[in-house]
Amino acid sequence: MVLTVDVGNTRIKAAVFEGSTVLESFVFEKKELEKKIKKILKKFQNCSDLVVASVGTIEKQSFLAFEKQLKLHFLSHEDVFPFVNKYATPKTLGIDRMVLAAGATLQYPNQNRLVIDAGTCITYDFIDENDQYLGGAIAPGLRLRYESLHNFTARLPLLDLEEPQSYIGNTTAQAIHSGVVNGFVYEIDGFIDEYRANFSNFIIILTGGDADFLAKRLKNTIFANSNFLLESLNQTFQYKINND
Ligand SMILES: Nc1ncnc2c1ncn2[C@@H]1O[C@H](COP(=O)(O)OP(=O)(O)O)[C@@H](O)[C@H]1O
Ligand SMILES: CC(C)(COP(=O)(O)O)[C@@H](O)C(=O)NCCC(=O)O
Ligand SMILES: [K+]
Repeated sequence: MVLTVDVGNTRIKAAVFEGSTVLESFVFEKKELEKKIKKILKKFQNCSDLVVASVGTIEKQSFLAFEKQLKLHFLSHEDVFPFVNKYATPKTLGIDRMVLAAGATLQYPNQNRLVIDAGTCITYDFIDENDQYLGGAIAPGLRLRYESLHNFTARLPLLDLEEPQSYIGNTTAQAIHSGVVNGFVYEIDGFIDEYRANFSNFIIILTGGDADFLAKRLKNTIFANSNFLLESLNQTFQYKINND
């Protein structure tokens, strides 16, 4: 059994895998890390490996204590990945994006793939049919948009996510919901249209905390898989042990 942990900028996600099957998945806050992992390992005592990808503030040190129980794999750029990295600054590429690209490459061979991760940030990652990782885009995520409007202005309230009533917002709150939610959806549809205009034969994978919310609203039909990063972590690990 393998325990995979994804440390994002908002939350931590984890899952226990037996082969390629998810036995259970978890979502928790950074401050609960140690307690939650201990609890998971108590329940799944046959876990032999702990695979971690962190783009958050939690570093490798926070996981060292678990090395007594199981083998730690704290993924970094030094690991083996199944694609050719064409990013001009490969060392600054987020490890979460590398893992997503690895999962897409292994799970959907011989085609162009676009991974959209709607988390704290929206990240776009494109891997072409020759398994070359080309790059993509980084934009503010849904929650971040609500927070930045509030944090960087004097008069805009901090609102919780709500479905806009119309694209023409007729109150401050409705104008914010329209700007944030409709802007988010139009932007992502716009990016997808751009990729479609330039590449044929490709698959789109949508993941992240806002994936389900988003999938229903896009004009492009895409199925969301909120476990894709955790599944990709498991696949990246399997690839690593077979290719090291
Ligand atoms: N309970 C929750 N707490 C925080 N964000 C949530 C929650 N449920 C859904 N979200 C949405 O998830 C997004 C963050 O996604 P997530 O995948 O957790 O981010 P990250 O991987 O960057 O930590 C936010 O934009 C927010 O709208
Ligand atoms: C872009 C990100 C902040 C996204 O983080 P997330 O939304 O998953 O929490 C992360 O992938 C990162 O820190 N990247 C480094 C810069 C880059 O990928 O080029
Ligand atoms: K992201």
